[in-house]
Amino acid sequence: MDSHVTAAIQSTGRVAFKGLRPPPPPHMALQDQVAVVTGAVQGIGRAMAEILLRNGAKVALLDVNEAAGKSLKEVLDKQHGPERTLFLSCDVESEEQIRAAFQRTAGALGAVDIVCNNAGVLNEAEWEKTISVNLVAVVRVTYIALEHMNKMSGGRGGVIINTASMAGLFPLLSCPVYTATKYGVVGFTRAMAANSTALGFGIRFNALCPGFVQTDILDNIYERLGQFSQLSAETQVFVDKGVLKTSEVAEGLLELLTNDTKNGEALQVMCSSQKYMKFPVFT
Ligand SMILES: NC(=O)c1ccc[n+]([C@@H]2O[C@H](COP(=O)([O-])OP(=O)(O)OC[C@H]3O[C@@H](n4cnc5c(N)ncnc54)[C@H](O)[C@@H]3O)[C@@H](O)[C@H]2O)c1
Ligand SMILES: CCCCC/C=C\C=C\[C@H](O)C/C=C\C/C=C\CCCC(=O)O
Repeated sequence: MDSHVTAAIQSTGRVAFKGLRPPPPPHMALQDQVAVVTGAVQGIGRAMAEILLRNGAKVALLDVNEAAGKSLKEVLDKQHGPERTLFLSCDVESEEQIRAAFQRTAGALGAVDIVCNNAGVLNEAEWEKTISVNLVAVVRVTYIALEHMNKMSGGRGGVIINTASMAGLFPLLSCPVYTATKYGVVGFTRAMAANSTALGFGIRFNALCPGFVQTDILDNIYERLGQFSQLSAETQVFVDKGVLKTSEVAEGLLELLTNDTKNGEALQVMCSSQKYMKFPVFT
């Protein structure tokens, strides 16, 4: 590894992405940027909020879990100061609540620069809910975010990162609806990236595609697989190969946020490697 890359990792505490350019220094690209993170109070969303804060951003934490949100806010206040975060009780299935959350964020923290569409559920038994939270709400939040961020309507641009999954690139046989939502998120992200470029929104759109990550989504999974629970053993083979830490996924977020050459990409974050998906080119 190049010595300057090693030095950057030592100084930032960040891991290197094989084959990718070394990350820019912290506290520059993200300093005082205003980020909205959905599903922010635990799991991957919490790790996203933490890495954003460590790199100087201000973060609005949106989640339906009020109790966890209030206690996380107390922890973050001690670490970063109370003015750096805002907890907002917000169900991403509610247009009204999302609109209110963006207004409150802009009022308290400043104009929104970054949106992380991260809230998600996995429940094959309640499959309509899974589609509603994982896909419909990503579209809903994105369109409201555009009203704030789109350069063509007075915004100052920014970056929108959607948490998809490896299951948005390769089917997870025990979770057909979850898989469909994550394929949908990847497709929506790529289409938005292309139309943002064509229409001059000034917004980059990228998808984050982790493999299995140690979070509550893996708890009580057999009930939530519904009629496909008998296939869990086959999925377990992948889980047994290794489960990511949430902090490793957050490193992927940082790459997508700070590498301003990336638009319409899907970054695969796995235990063994992190790499950009190579999509077929339509000719
Ligand atoms: N854990 C994994 O293996 C894994 C892998 C790839 C992708 N993902 C994706 O990462 C994202 C985060 O999942 P996680 O693993 O951290 O799970 P998690 O259950 O730990 O966190 C999900 C968060 O979303 C919140 N949430 C759920 N419904 C919501 C709603 N309607 N409105 C607002 N907030 C809501 C929850 O309260 C929770 O805080 C999801 O989109 C998930 O699909 C997870
Ligand atoms: C034991 C049953 C587990 C059921 C799945 C539970 C949660 C999964 C959430 C993730 O979004 C799934 C992520 C990836 C699955 C797709 C491909 C596996 C690739 C594994 C790897 O190489 O890391």
